[in-house]
Amino acid sequence: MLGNKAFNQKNHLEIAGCDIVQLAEEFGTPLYVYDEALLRSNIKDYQKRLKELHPDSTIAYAGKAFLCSAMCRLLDQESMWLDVVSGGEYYVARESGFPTERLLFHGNNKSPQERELVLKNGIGRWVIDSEWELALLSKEAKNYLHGKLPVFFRITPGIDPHTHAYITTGKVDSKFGLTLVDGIAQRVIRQALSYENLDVKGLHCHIGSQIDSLEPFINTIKAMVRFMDSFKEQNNFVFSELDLGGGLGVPYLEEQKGKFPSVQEYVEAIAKTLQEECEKYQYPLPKLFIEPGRSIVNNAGNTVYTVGTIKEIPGIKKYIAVDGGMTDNPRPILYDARYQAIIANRVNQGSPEMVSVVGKCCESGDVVIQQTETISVQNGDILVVEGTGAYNYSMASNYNLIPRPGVVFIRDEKPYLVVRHEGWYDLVRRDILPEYLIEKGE
Ligand SMILES: Cc1ncc(COP(=O)(O)O)c(C=O)c1O
Ligand SMILES: N[C@@H](CCCC[NH3+])C(=O)O
Repeated sequence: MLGNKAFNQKNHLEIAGCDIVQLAEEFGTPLYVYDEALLRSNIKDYQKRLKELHPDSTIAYAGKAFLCSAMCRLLDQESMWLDVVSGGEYYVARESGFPTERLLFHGNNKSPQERELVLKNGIGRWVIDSEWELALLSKEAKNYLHGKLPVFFRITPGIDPHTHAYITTGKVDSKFGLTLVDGIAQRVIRQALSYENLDVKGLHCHIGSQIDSLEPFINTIKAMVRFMDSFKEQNNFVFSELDLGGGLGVPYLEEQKGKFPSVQEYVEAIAKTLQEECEKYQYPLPKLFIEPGRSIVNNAGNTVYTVGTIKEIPGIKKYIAVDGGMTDNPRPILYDARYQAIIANRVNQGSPEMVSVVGKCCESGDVVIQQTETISVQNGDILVVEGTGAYNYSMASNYNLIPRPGVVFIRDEKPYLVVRHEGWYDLVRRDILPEYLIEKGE
Protein backbone atom coordinates (compact mmCIF):
# COMPACT_ATOMS: atom_id res chain seq x y z
CA MET A 1 0.00 0.00 0.00
CA LEU A 2 1.11 3.57 -0.63
CA GLY A 3 1.02 6.26 2.06
CA ASN A 4 -0.37 6.05 5.57
CA LYS A 5 -2.97 3.25 5.35
CA ALA A 6 -4.20 0.56 7.75
CA PHE A 7 -7.13 -1.81 8.30
CA ASN A 8 -9.42 -1.28 11.27
CA GLN A 9 -11.41 -3.79 13.35
CA LYS A 10 -14.34 -3.65 10.93
CA ASN A 11 -11.91 -4.77 8.21
CA HIS A 12 -12.27 -1.40 6.56
CA LEU A 13 -9.46 0.55 4.98
CA GLU A 14 -8.32 3.61 6.88
CA ILE A 15 -6.38 6.44 5.30
CA ALA A 16 -4.64 8.65 7.86
CA GLY A 17 -6.90 7.20 10.53
CA CYS A 18 -10.16 7.84 8.65
CA ASP A 19 -12.54 4.97 7.79
CA ILE A 20 -12.91 5.07 4.01
CA VAL A 21 -16.23 3.20 3.94
CA GLN A 22 -17.79 5.79 6.25
CA LEU A 23 -16.17 8.53 4.20
CA ALA A 24 -17.73 7.16 1.01
CA GLU A 25 -21.14 7.05 2.70
CA GLU A 26 -20.80 10.61 3.96
CA PHE A 27 -19.42 12.29 0.82
CA GLY A 28 -20.43 9.91 -1.96
CA THR A 29 -18.19 8.57 -4.71
CA PRO A 30 -16.14 9.09 -6.78
CA LEU A 31 -14.06 11.20 -4.44
CA TYR A 32 -10.43 12.31 -4.26
CA VAL A 33 -9.02 11.86 -0.76
CA TYR A 34 -5.75 13.43 0.41
CA ASP A 35 -3.78 12.75 3.58
CA GLU A 36 -2.88 16.27 4.67
CA ALA A 37 -0.12 15.19 7.08
CA LEU A 38 1.58 13.28 4.27
CA LEU A 39 1.40 16.32 1.96
CA ARG A 40 3.11 18.35 4.66
CA SER A 41 5.73 15.73 5.46
CA ASN A 42 6.58 15.31 1.75
CA ILE A 43 7.19 19.07 1.63
CA LYS A 44 9.30 18.94 4.78
CA ASP A 45 11.47 16.14 3.36
CA TYR A 46 12.48 18.47 0.53
CA GLN A 47 12.91 21.49 2.80
CA LYS A 48 15.03 19.70 5.39
CA ARG A 49 17.55 18.17 3.00
CA LEU A 50 17.84 21.28 0.84
CA LYS A 51 18.39 23.47 3.87
CA GLU A 52 21.24 21.21 4.94
CA LEU A 53 22.92 20.92 1.55
CA HIS A 54 22.12 24.15 -0.29
CA PRO A 55 20.66 26.65 2.18
CA ASP A 56 20.26 29.37 -0.43
CA SER A 57 17.36 27.64 -2.16
CA THR A 58 13.66 27.89 -2.92
CA ILE A 59 11.09 25.17 -3.52
CA ALA A 60 8.29 26.19 -5.85
CA TYR A 61 5.66 23.43 -5.80
CA ALA A 62 4.39 22.79 -9.35
CA GLY A 63 0.69 23.62 -9.10
CA LYS A 64 -0.17 21.74 -12.30
CA ALA A 65 0.13 18.48 -10.32
CA PHE A 66 -2.78 19.40 -8.03
CA LEU A 67 -4.08 22.83 -7.07
CA CYS A 68 -7.10 24.22 -5.26
CA SER A 69 -7.54 26.95 -2.65
CA ALA A 70 -6.89 24.60 0.28
CA MET A 71 -3.65 23.42 -1.31
CA CYS A 72 -2.57 27.04 -1.83
CA ARG A 73 -3.22 27.76 1.85
CA LEU A 74 -1.29 24.69 2.93
CA LEU A 75 1.66 25.70 0.73
CA ASP A 76 1.60 29.20 2.17
CA GLN A 77 1.59 27.80 5.73
CA GLU A 78 4.62 25.71 4.81
CA SER A 79 6.42 28.82 3.45
CA MET A 80 6.58 27.35 -0.04
CA TRP A 81 6.72 29.10 -3.38
CA LEU A 82 4.26 28.05 -6.05
CA ASP A 83 4.85 27.52 -9.77
CA VAL A 84 1.81 28.51 -11.84
CA VAL A 85 1.45 27.97 -15.55
CA SER A 86 -1.71 29.82 -16.48
CA GLY A 87 -3.86 32.79 -15.56
CA GLY A 88 -6.22 30.30 -13.92
CA GLU A 89 -3.61 28.87 -11.57
CA TYR A 90 -2.35 32.39 -10.80
CA TYR A 91 -5.92 33.54 -10.11
CA VAL A 92 -6.73 30.65 -7.76
CA ALA A 93 -3.49 31.22 -5.85
CA ARG A 94 -4.14 34.91 -5.50
CA GLU A 95 -7.81 34.47 -4.54
CA SER A 96 -6.77 32.03 -1.83
CA GLY A 97 -4.47 34.68 -0.36
CA PHE A 98 -1.19 33.19 -1.56
CA PRO A 99 1.44 35.97 -1.74
CA THR A 100 2.09 36.85 -5.37
CA GLU A 101 5.77 37.56 -4.62
CA ARG A 102 6.19 33.82 -4.03
CA LEU A 103 4.63 32.82 -7.35
CA LEU A 104 6.67 31.74 -10.35
CA PHE A 105 4.97 32.16 -13.70
CA HIS A 106 5.48 29.66 -16.53
CA GLY A 107 3.94 29.14 -19.95
CA ASN A 108 5.07 28.75 -23.55
CA ASN A 109 2.20 30.88 -24.86
CA LYS A 110 1.06 33.30 -22.18
CA SER A 111 -2.01 35.17 -23.42
CA PRO A 112 -2.35 38.99 -23.35
CA GLN A 113 -4.91 38.63 -20.51
CA GLU A 114 -2.60 36.38 -18.52
CA ARG A 115 0.36 38.71 -18.98
CA GLU A 116 -1.76 41.68 -17.94
CA LEU A 117 -3.11 39.92 -14.83
CA VAL A 118 0.37 39.03 -13.65
CA LEU A 119 1.98 42.37 -14.50
CA LYS A 120 -0.77 44.16 -12.62
CA ASN A 121 -0.69 42.02 -9.49
CA GLY A 122 2.98 41.11 -9.15
CA ILE A 123 5.13 38.02 -9.45
CA GLY A 124 8.15 36.42 -7.77
CA ARG A 125 9.79 35.14 -10.96
CA TRP A 126 8.54 35.29 -14.54
CA VAL A 127 9.93 32.54 -16.76
CA ILE A 128 10.44 33.76 -20.33
CA ASP A 129 9.99 30.86 -22.70
CA SER A 130 10.72 32.29 -26.15
CA GLU A 131 12.16 35.11 -28.19
CA TRP A 132 8.63 36.18 -29.08
CA GLU A 133 7.72 36.48 -25.41
CA LEU A 134 10.82 38.58 -24.71
CA ALA A 135 9.86 40.96 -27.50
CA LEU A 136 6.40 41.39 -25.97
CA LEU A 137 7.70 41.78 -22.44
CA SER A 138 10.32 44.33 -23.40
CA LYS A 139 7.38 46.66 -24.03
CA GLU A 140 4.85 45.40 -21.50
CA ALA A 141 7.22 45.29 -18.51
CA LYS A 142 6.99 49.10 -18.45
CA ASN A 143 3.55 48.56 -16.96
CA TYR A 144 4.95 46.49 -14.11
CA LEU A 145 4.26 48.54 -11.02
CA HIS A 146 6.40 46.60 -8.61
CA GLY A 147 9.93 47.54 -9.71
CA LYS A 148 11.96 45.70 -12.32
CA LEU A 149 10.36 42.48 -13.51
CA PRO A 150 12.40 39.54 -12.11
CA VAL A 151 12.87 37.03 -14.93
CA PHE A 152 14.27 33.60 -15.67
CA PHE A 153 14.90 32.21 -19.14
CA ARG A 154 13.75 28.69 -19.84
CA ILE A 155 16.46 26.64 -21.52
CA THR A 156 16.02 23.27 -23.25
CA PRO A 157 19.37 21.72 -22.41
CA GLY A 158 19.07 18.84 -24.89
CA ILE A 159 18.81 16.06 -22.31
CA ASP A 160 16.67 12.94 -22.77
CA PRO A 161 15.28 11.85 -19.38
CA HIS A 162 14.05 8.47 -20.73
CA THR A 163 10.47 8.89 -19.61
CA HIS A 164 7.22 8.84 -21.60
CA ALA A 165 7.55 10.93 -24.79
CA TYR A 166 4.52 13.05 -23.86
CA ILE A 167 6.16 14.21 -20.64
CA THR A 168 9.66 14.76 -21.99
CA THR A 169 10.32 18.49 -22.15
CA GLY A 170 14.04 19.25 -22.28
CA LYS A 171 15.12 17.71 -25.58
CA VAL A 172 16.24 20.01 -28.40
CA ASP A 173 13.04 19.21 -30.30
CA SER A 174 10.55 20.68 -27.82
CA LYS A 175 7.90 23.36 -27.85
CA PHE A 176 9.39 24.73 -24.62
CA GLY A 177 12.28 27.07 -24.04
CA LEU A 178 15.37 28.35 -25.80
CA THR A 179 17.84 25.90 -27.31
CA LEU A 180 21.54 25.99 -26.58
CA VAL A 181 22.82 24.32 -29.74
CA ASP A 182 22.20 27.09 -32.22
CA GLY A 183 23.19 30.04 -30.05
CA ILE A 184 19.55 31.18 -29.70
CA ALA A 185 19.60 31.23 -25.90
CA GLN A 186 22.82 33.22 -25.87
CA ARG A 187 21.44 35.80 -28.31
CA VAL A 188 18.03 36.19 -26.66
CA ILE A 189 19.40 36.59 -23.14
CA ARG A 190 22.03 39.08 -24.29
CA GLN A 191 19.19 41.09 -25.82
CA ALA A 192 17.25 40.96 -22.55
CA LEU A 193 20.16 42.42 -20.62
CA SER A 194 19.72 45.62 -22.59
CA TYR A 195 16.11 46.09 -21.38
CA GLU A 196 16.10 48.22 -18.28
CA ASN A 197 12.69 47.01 -17.05
CA LEU A 198 13.86 43.42 -16.76
CA ASP A 199 15.91 42.03 -13.91
CA VAL A 200 17.57 38.89 -15.31
CA LYS A 201 17.91 36.65 -12.27
CA GLY A 202 18.80 33.36 -13.84
CA LEU A 203 18.03 30.33 -15.93
CA HIS A 204 15.37 27.67 -15.77
CA CYS A 205 15.20 24.16 -17.18
CA HIS A 206 12.85 21.21 -16.76
CA ILE A 207 13.67 18.03 -18.63
CA GLY A 208 10.53 15.99 -18.00
CA SER A 209 8.42 14.19 -15.46
CA GLN A 210 8.28 10.77 -13.73
CA ILE A 211 12.05 10.36 -14.13
CA ASP A 212 13.41 7.20 -12.51
CA SER A 213 17.15 7.88 -12.28
CA LEU A 214 19.47 10.66 -11.17
CA GLU A 215 21.70 10.64 -14.22
CA PRO A 216 19.56 12.94 -16.44
CA PHE A 217 19.37 15.51 -13.62
CA ILE A 218 23.15 15.38 -13.18
CA ASN A 219 23.75 15.78 -16.92
CA THR A 220 21.34 18.70 -16.99
CA ILE A 221 23.24 20.55 -14.29
CA LYS A 222 26.49 19.93 -16.17
CA ALA A 223 25.01 21.36 -19.38
CA MET A 224 23.51 24.35 -17.59
CA VAL A 225 26.66 25.34 -15.69
CA ARG A 226 28.73 24.91 -18.85
CA PHE A 227 26.37 27.33 -20.60
CA MET A 228 26.31 29.76 -17.66
CA ASP A 229 30.09 29.84 -17.69
CA SER A 230 30.38 30.42 -21.43
CA PHE A 231 27.75 33.17 -21.18
CA LYS A 232 29.79 34.79 -18.42
CA GLU A 233 32.96 34.62 -20.50
CA GLN A 234 31.31 36.21 -23.52
CA ASN A 235 29.03 38.72 -21.83
CA ASN A 236 30.60 39.35 -18.45
CA PHE A 237 27.29 38.55 -16.75
CA VAL A 238 26.74 36.12 -13.87
CA PHE A 239 23.38 34.40 -13.37
CA SER A 240 22.68 34.51 -9.64
CA GLU A 241 19.91 31.88 -9.73
CA LEU A 242 19.33 28.50 -11.35
CA ASP A 243 15.96 26.68 -11.46
CA LEU A 244 16.16 22.96 -12.23
CA GLY A 245 12.40 22.38 -12.54
CA GLY A 246 10.78 19.22 -11.18
CA GLY A 247 10.50 15.71 -12.51
CA LEU A 248 11.44 13.25 -9.78
CA GLY A 249 9.46 10.05 -10.39
CA VAL A 250 7.49 8.07 -7.82
CA PRO A 251 6.33 4.44 -7.46
CA TYR A 252 2.72 3.73 -8.38
CA LEU A 253 2.89 -0.01 -7.73
CA GLU A 254 4.14 -2.20 -4.90
CA GLU A 255 6.83 -3.70 -7.13
CA GLN A 256 8.13 -0.25 -8.09
CA LYS A 257 8.98 0.65 -4.49
CA GLY A 258 12.71 1.33 -4.14
CA LYS A 259 13.11 1.74 -7.91
CA PHE A 260 13.02 5.53 -7.81
CA PRO A 261 15.56 7.79 -6.11
CA SER A 262 14.26 9.12 -2.80
CA VAL A 263 13.77 12.84 -2.27
CA GLN A 264 16.90 12.79 -0.09
CA GLU A 265 18.98 11.07 -2.79
CA TYR A 266 17.69 13.46 -5.42
CA VAL A 267 18.48 16.55 -3.35
CA GLU A 268 21.93 15.19 -2.47
CA ALA A 269 22.71 14.51 -6.14
CA ILE A 270 21.62 17.91 -7.44
CA ALA A 271 23.22 19.91 -4.62
CA LYS A 272 26.51 18.00 -4.90
CA THR A 273 26.66 18.20 -8.70
CA LEU A 274 25.88 21.89 -8.72
CA GLN A 275 28.61 22.53 -6.20
CA GLU A 276 31.16 20.45 -8.12
CA GLU A 277 30.35 22.02 -11.46
CA CYS A 278 30.52 25.54 -10.06
CA GLU A 279 33.88 24.75 -8.47
CA LYS A 280 35.11 23.31 -11.75
CA TYR A 281 34.31 26.51 -13.63
CA GLN A 282 34.92 28.78 -10.63
CA TYR A 283 31.39 30.05 -11.08
CA PRO A 284 29.69 31.70 -8.09
CA LEU A 285 27.26 29.16 -6.57
CA PRO A 286 23.78 30.29 -7.65
CA LYS A 287 20.66 30.30 -5.54
CA LEU A 288 18.90 27.03 -6.37
CA PHE A 289 15.20 26.74 -7.27
CA ILE A 290 13.39 23.44 -7.79
CA GLU A 291 9.77 22.79 -8.82
CA PRO A 292 8.63 19.37 -7.60
CA GLY A 293 5.00 18.44 -8.23
CA ARG A 294 4.29 14.71 -8.39
CA SER A 295 6.75 13.75 -5.62
CA ILE A 296 4.94 16.06 -3.18
CA VAL A 297 1.34 15.09 -3.85
CA ASN A 298 1.06 11.72 -5.53
CA ASN A 299 1.29 9.26 -2.65
CA ALA A 300 -0.93 11.49 -0.49
CA GLY A 301 -3.87 11.21 -2.91
CA ASN A 302 -6.32 8.35 -3.59
CA THR A 303 -9.56 8.02 -5.52
CA VAL A 304 -12.53 6.32 -3.89
CA TYR A 305 -15.05 4.66 -6.23
CA THR A 306 -18.10 2.42 -5.91
CA VAL A 307 -18.22 -0.77 -7.96
CA GLY A 308 -21.25 -1.03 -10.25
CA THR A 309 -21.54 -3.41 -13.20
CA ILE A 310 -19.52 -6.62 -13.13
CA LYS A 311 -19.18 -8.45 -16.42
CA GLU A 312 -17.39 -11.75 -16.81
CA ILE A 313 -16.45 -13.13 -20.23
CA PRO A 314 -15.67 -16.76 -19.41
CA GLY A 315 -12.06 -17.64 -20.15
CA ILE A 316 -11.28 -14.10 -21.21
CA LYS A 317 -11.72 -11.38 -18.64
CA LYS A 318 -13.71 -10.01 -15.74
CA TYR A 319 -14.63 -6.35 -16.02
CA ILE A 320 -15.30 -4.33 -12.88
CA ALA A 321 -16.91 -1.00 -13.72
CA VAL A 322 -16.56 1.89 -11.28
CA ASP A 323 -18.49 5.15 -11.08
CA GLY A 324 -15.65 7.24 -12.54
CA GLY A 325 -12.80 6.51 -14.94
CA MET A 326 -10.92 8.49 -17.55
CA THR A 327 -12.80 11.64 -16.62
CA ASP A 328 -11.22 11.72 -13.14
CA ASN A 329 -8.01 9.88 -14.13
CA PRO A 330 -6.93 10.29 -17.77
CA ARG A 331 -3.38 9.03 -17.10
CA PRO A 332 -3.93 5.38 -18.15
CA ILE A 333 -5.41 6.37 -21.51
CA LEU A 334 -2.80 9.10 -22.06
CA TYR A 335 0.40 7.46 -20.88
CA ASP A 336 -0.48 3.79 -20.28
CA ALA A 337 -0.07 4.64 -16.60
CA ARG A 338 -0.55 1.77 -14.15
CA TYR A 339 -2.22 1.83 -10.76
CA GLN A 340 -3.12 -0.50 -7.91
CA ALA A 341 -6.37 -0.76 -5.98
CA ILE A 342 -7.75 -1.91 -2.64
CA ILE A 343 -11.29 -3.02 -1.81
CA ALA A 344 -11.93 -0.80 1.19
CA ASN A 345 -14.96 -2.48 2.74
CA ARG A 346 -13.62 -6.04 2.97
CA VAL A 347 -9.89 -5.71 3.25
CA ASN A 348 -8.17 -9.10 2.93
CA GLN A 349 -11.47 -11.03 2.87
CA GLY A 350 -12.27 -13.24 -0.09
CA SER A 351 -10.21 -15.16 -2.60
CA PRO A 352 -7.96 -13.32 -5.07
CA GLU A 353 -8.96 -12.94 -8.71
CA MET A 354 -7.76 -11.10 -11.81
CA VAL A 355 -9.99 -8.27 -12.95
CA SER A 356 -9.84 -5.21 -15.16
CA VAL A 357 -11.13 -2.07 -13.51
CA VAL A 358 -12.87 0.10 -16.09
CA GLY A 359 -14.66 3.40 -16.07
CA LYS A 360 -18.13 4.44 -17.19
CA CYS A 361 -17.19 6.50 -20.25
CA CYS A 362 -18.29 5.63 -23.74
CA GLU A 363 -14.76 4.68 -24.76
CA SER A 364 -13.12 1.24 -24.75
CA GLY A 365 -9.81 2.76 -23.66
CA ASP A 366 -11.46 3.97 -20.46
CA VAL A 367 -9.54 1.50 -18.31
CA VAL A 368 -8.47 2.45 -14.79
CA ILE A 369 -6.39 -0.69 -14.19
CA GLN A 370 -5.67 -3.26 -16.88
CA GLN A 371 -5.65 -6.72 -15.26
CA THR A 372 -5.00 -6.42 -11.56
CA GLU A 373 -5.21 -8.99 -8.80
CA THR A 374 -7.67 -8.15 -6.10
CA ILE A 375 -9.96 -9.99 -3.73
CA SER A 376 -13.21 -11.09 -5.36
CA VAL A 377 -15.19 -7.96 -6.06
CA GLN A 378 -18.91 -7.48 -5.57
CA ASN A 379 -21.35 -4.87 -6.73
CA GLY A 380 -21.42 -2.00 -4.21
CA ASP A 381 -17.86 -2.54 -3.01
CA ILE A 382 -15.78 0.54 -2.31
CA LEU A 383 -12.69 0.45 -4.50
CA VAL A 384 -9.76 2.75 -3.74
CA VAL A 385 -7.16 3.49 -6.41
CA GLU A 386 -3.90 4.52 -4.78
CA GLY A 387 -1.38 7.17 -5.78
CA THR A 388 -3.74 9.46 -7.67
CA GLY A 389 -2.62 12.65 -5.96
CA ALA A 390 -0.81 14.08 -9.00
CA TYR A 391 -2.28 14.93 -12.40
CA ASN A 392 -5.69 13.38 -11.69
CA TYR A 393 -7.86 16.13 -10.21
CA SER A 394 -5.87 18.67 -12.23
CA MET A 395 -6.41 16.83 -15.53
CA ALA A 396 -10.01 15.73 -14.93
CA SER A 397 -12.59 16.45 -17.62
CA ASN A 398 -16.32 16.49 -18.17
CA TYR A 399 -16.25 14.00 -21.04
CA ASN A 400 -19.70 12.45 -21.53
CA LEU A 401 -20.83 15.36 -19.36
CA ILE A 402 -19.82 13.51 -16.23
CA PRO A 403 -19.46 15.84 -13.25
CA ARG A 404 -16.00 15.93 -11.65
CA PRO A 405 -15.54 14.53 -8.13
CA GLY A 406 -14.97 16.59 -5.00
CA VAL A 407 -11.79 16.60 -2.93
CA VAL A 408 -11.47 15.79 0.76
CA PHE A 409 -8.43 16.47 2.95
CA ILE A 410 -8.04 14.23 5.99
CA ARG A 411 -6.59 16.12 8.93
CA ASP A 412 -6.27 14.68 12.46
CA GLU A 413 -8.31 11.67 11.33
CA LYS A 414 -11.23 13.89 10.24
CA PRO A 415 -12.36 14.61 6.68
CA TYR A 416 -12.77 18.16 5.37
CA LEU A 417 -14.37 18.83 2.00
CA VAL A 418 -12.02 21.24 0.20
CA VAL A 419 -13.52 21.09 -3.30
CA ARG A 420 -17.21 20.39 -3.66
CA HIS A 421 -18.44 17.80 -6.15
CA GLU A 422 -19.74 19.09 -9.43
CA GLY A 423 -23.40 18.39 -10.02
CA TRP A 424 -25.43 18.15 -13.21
CA TYR A 425 -26.35 21.78 -12.59
CA ASP A 426 -22.70 22.76 -13.10
CA LEU A 427 -22.84 21.20 -16.54
CA VAL A 428 -25.38 23.70 -17.86
CA ARG A 429 -24.04 26.71 -15.99
CA ARG A 430 -22.04 28.04 -18.94
CA ASP A 431 -24.57 27.17 -21.64
CA ILE A 432 -26.36 29.93 -23.49
CA LEU A 433 -29.61 29.45 -25.39
CA PRO A 434 -29.70 32.13 -28.07
CA GLU A 435 -32.97 33.86 -28.69
CA TYR A 436 -33.60 32.11 -32.03
CA LEU A 437 -33.57 28.71 -30.33
CA ILE A 438 -36.14 29.68 -27.74
CA GLU A 439 -39.59 28.63 -28.81
CA LYS A 440 -42.10 31.23 -27.85
CA GLY A 441 -45.54 29.97 -26.89
CA GLU A 442 -48.44 31.88 -28.53
C1 LIG B 1 8.12 23.57 -15.84
C2 LIG B 1 7.73 22.45 -14.96
N1 LIG B 1 8.10 22.48 -13.66
C3 LIG B 1 7.76 21.50 -12.81
C4 LIG B 1 7.01 20.42 -13.21
C5 LIG B 1 6.65 19.38 -12.21
O1 LIG B 1 7.11 18.15 -12.55
P1 LIG B 1 6.86 16.89 -11.61
O2 LIG B 1 5.43 16.84 -11.27
O3 LIG B 1 7.30 15.76 -12.45
O4 LIG B 1 7.74 17.08 -10.42
C6 LIG B 1 6.60 20.34 -14.54
C7 LIG B 1 5.86 19.17 -15.05
O5 LIG B 1 6.44 18.29 -15.67
C8 LIG B 1 6.96 21.38 -15.44
O6 LIG B 1 6.55 21.36 -16.70
N1 LIG C 1 0.53 15.22 -16.92
C1 LIG C 1 1.73 14.40 -16.79
C2 LIG C 1 2.89 15.16 -16.25
C3 LIG C 1 3.21 16.36 -17.07
C4 LIG C 1 3.84 17.38 -16.25
C5 LIG C 1 3.84 18.75 -16.88
N2 LIG C 1 4.98 19.04 -17.69
C6 LIG C 1 1.44 13.16 -15.98
O1 LIG C 1 0.32 12.96 -15.60
O2 LIG C 1 2.28 12.34 -15.76
